[in-house]
Amino acid sequence: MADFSLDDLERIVGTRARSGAADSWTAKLYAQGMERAAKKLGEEAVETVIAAVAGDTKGLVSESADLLYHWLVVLALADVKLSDVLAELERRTSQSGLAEKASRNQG
Ligand SMILES: N=c1c2ncn([C@@H]3O[C@H](COP(=O)(O)OP(=O)(O)OP(=O)(O)O)[C@@H](O)[C@H]3O)c2ncn1[C@@H]1O[C@H](COP(=O)(O)O)[C@@H](O)[C@H]1O
Repeated sequence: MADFSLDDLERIVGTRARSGAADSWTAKLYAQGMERAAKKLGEEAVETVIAAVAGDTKGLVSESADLLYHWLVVLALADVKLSDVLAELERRTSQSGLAEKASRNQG
């Protein structure tokens, strides 16, 4: 289980999304398109926020999993790779968040 990564889930989502399998939530959501998938992502984000603010640790873990899964479905629909997002995050490691914010505000 410790070996399971978002890369693995991205692969599963990609395969199931294009499978057309009748028993697949991923295939169903993917077929419904970006508007529906993005709406689900927004709902999961709100549910994650609610769990966090309530101090519901178990709920936060579960809603975070829902959030990341639906985020990967949205990325797949947009044809954006997880590696693209990680590359952007890696690029940002050269600077602290506050320094980046300050440089934006100067412009
Ligand atoms: N990680 C997930 C995952 N997380 C959440 N969900 C599904 O997301 C759906 C929506 O979650 P909700 O809590 O909003 O459920 P809901 O209220 O019934 O949904 P709505 O009525 O609002 O549409 C549920 O059907 C969940 O089962 C997931 N479905 C799939 N995966 C992964 O994708 C793989 C392939 O799944 P299938 O495509 O379904 O075979 C699975 O083996 C998992 O690894």
